[in-house]
Amino acid sequence: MAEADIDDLIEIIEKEGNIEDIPKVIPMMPVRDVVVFTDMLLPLFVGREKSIKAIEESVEFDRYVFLSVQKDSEMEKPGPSDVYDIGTIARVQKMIKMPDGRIKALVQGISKARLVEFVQKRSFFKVRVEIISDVEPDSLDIEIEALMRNVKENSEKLLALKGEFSGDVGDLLSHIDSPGKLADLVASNLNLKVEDGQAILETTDTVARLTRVNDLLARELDLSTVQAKIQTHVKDEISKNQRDYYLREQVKAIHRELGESDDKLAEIVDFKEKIKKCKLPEECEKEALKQLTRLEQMHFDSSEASVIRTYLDCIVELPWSKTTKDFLDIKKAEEVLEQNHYGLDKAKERILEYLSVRKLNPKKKGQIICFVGPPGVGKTSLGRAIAKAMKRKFHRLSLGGIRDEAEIRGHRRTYIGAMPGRILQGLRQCGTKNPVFMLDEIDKLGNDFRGDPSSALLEVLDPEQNFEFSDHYLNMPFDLSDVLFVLTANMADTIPSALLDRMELIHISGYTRQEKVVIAKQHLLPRKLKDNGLTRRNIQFSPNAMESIVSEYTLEAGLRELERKLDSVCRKIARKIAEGQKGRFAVTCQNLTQYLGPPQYINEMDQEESQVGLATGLAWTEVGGEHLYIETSLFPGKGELQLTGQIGEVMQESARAALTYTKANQEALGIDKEAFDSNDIHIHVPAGAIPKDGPSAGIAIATALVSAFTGKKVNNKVGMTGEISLRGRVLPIGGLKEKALGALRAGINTVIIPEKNKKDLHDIPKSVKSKLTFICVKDVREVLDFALEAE
Ligand SMILES: Nc1ncnc2c1ncn2[C@@H]1O[C@H](COP(=O)(O)OP(=O)(O)OP(=O)(O)O)[C@@H](O)[C@H]1O
Repeated sequence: MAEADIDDLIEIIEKEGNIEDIPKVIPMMPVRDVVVFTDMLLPLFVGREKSIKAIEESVEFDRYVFLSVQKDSEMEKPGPSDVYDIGTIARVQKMIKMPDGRIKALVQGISKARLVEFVQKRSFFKVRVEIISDVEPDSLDIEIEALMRNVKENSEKLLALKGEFSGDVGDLLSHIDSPGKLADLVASNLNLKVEDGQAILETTDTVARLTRVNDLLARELDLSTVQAKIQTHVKDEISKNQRDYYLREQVKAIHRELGESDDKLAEIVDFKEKIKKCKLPEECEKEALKQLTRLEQMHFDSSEASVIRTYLDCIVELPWSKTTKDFLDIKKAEEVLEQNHYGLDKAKERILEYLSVRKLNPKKKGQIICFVGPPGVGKTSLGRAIAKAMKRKFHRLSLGGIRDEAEIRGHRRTYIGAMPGRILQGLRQCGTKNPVFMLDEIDKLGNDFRGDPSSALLEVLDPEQNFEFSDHYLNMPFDLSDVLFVLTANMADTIPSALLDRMELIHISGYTRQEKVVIAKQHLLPRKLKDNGLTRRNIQFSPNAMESIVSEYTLEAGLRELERKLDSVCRKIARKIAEGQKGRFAVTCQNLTQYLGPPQYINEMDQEESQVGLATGLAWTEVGGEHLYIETSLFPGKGELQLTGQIGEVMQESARAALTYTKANQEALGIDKEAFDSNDIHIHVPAGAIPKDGPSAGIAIATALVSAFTGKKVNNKVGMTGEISLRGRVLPIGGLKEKALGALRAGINTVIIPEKNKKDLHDIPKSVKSKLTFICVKDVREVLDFALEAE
């Protein structure tokens, strides 16, 4: 209730007119939605034609008008039966004509009355009315007083809740001592529903009316209390937002004062969004947000802030949930492998099996595949082909020479310039959490006082542990279980045993000359032509020229050198074309020297003749199989043994064992006993700068020794490999396939091997077997019989 209304009301109550003077017949106006109570002052907007007339005509009736509520407020033209019988006689206090033709009238309720009859219905309603008097109680007993007090108090409370309470209202309420007046005053301000209002109006017993009002008031009070509560909550929310906004603005202002820009805030918001987007595991997200809060509290340019910033950058750039969808069409995968690689049947078969299992059971934690073989045989490119076939990203990390555990696992953040380990860096570069991750040269892992990288790698590779790999820098677990790790090594011997235990080795030995020629034609040359901007029309290789490049310009198990030579030929032709020369350039055996210079590897064997004290062993090195000369010389002395040529301990022991065998069997071998005491023995293995080791040269050393002591020549077309026991037994060796390829490259035609290695002949390509004769032996005597030429 506005204060102005209250003032008016007081005035009206004081100036209450004489009810007897009210005419019996007065105009009648139906009203909608509002019940007018006695003493109530109310502005009415009158728009309907009949109502306008009634109000205007009221002037003729001492400004009295009977107001009765329509039963249906929607009705535009209510008739006599559409209004309630009981209504209010009101007096028009003020009337203003509005520009749109409507009338604004201020009316004041004077008395309750009953509509007795409609005297006039046309033009406007005129009705006969009968005043209804209230039934007042005889006296105000304690109950009525209590009721009145209750109503007054609740009214004050309600007004207070709505923020409309004032001292005047309190005064007004306290001055009212009639239950009927109190009921009407409160009811007129309660915003009641029409039915409730009408019911109150029709109740003539003032106490009963007040009781009814009291009930409605109590209900309204409850409603308003709840509403106020809701509003307070909404307000709180709004004011909290406003407060936050205000504080943020203040922080901005402070930052500006401190010389820091808005960039900081933008950065924080940016980080927050990125962290949310990353979909980190719950614990990790908590930690990241904690670090972000720390960053927020720091000076923008402080060194610690930049440490945290780098850390958060690292977190948000890691592929926590990003994966590529696996493509597991085995036929297509086979095509991809075939397209990129010639031969390598075993490796391809194993890869396809792996992919098939993955297709049928994606959850199976597969074995870790490790390709073992000399450099340049296609280990890395096989890894790439796997990624291509599965449509995964590929990343390669070379482990060669990594000695520090921190390289794998990262440095703790307390170190200056700390970084995450190479594994996480790789994943960050890939941008997905399921790439094919190739760990190259696992056999070259070092280990020293800086920790053991192999134990960290164990955690990376082991499917039982790697779903929560902990990087020191990141300091939260990262799931590596979706990564497909593929390892490569040149030799299996030096792979740390704990790692070896978890791998499946796939051996890839070197290629034969024929294989190399085919690979060069089908794969390497097309690639090199493309790299150098040439086409097949620019160049023509004669078949012999390619053979020549393979045999005279390269000596390797793999294909790197060959690739370089082809590149060199292509480069030279590219230059000619760029200089303007026209035509198709032929590369033949005759003009090869123009492109590649003189041949670099003339078959050494061709230069060597069978000699006394010179045996040919076969070794298996990191770069594939190789032949190895064992030179032995005798010179007058006291029977001492000299070993040179950077040979390792195992090889030295082999040499001693071979000498002991020779001494022990001197008679059978036809050696004079004196020869051992009067001569010093020197065994040398060229090339002296390359370290050599291993027991497999045992029979070659024995052969060279016996040859030196007996003066019989060793057949230079015979190569041999086998460990020797003191009693002359020939023990098995490893890497037979590589050694055989090495022998072929060296121009050897016969290879002596231990009987126990006979089973390995199965793995040797037919083309090699057709060019080499393999002699399987059990005892050194057999070797000597075969290798030593008759005098
Ligand atoms: N069977 C093959 N068919 C076609 N190309 C091959 C084959 N094997 C190797 N290559 C090619 O030879 C080159 C050297 O191969 P790659 O780099 O994969 O060797 P690697 O075994 O990984 O060597 P390293 O041990 O030094 O890393 C690559 O260009 C590769 O495409």
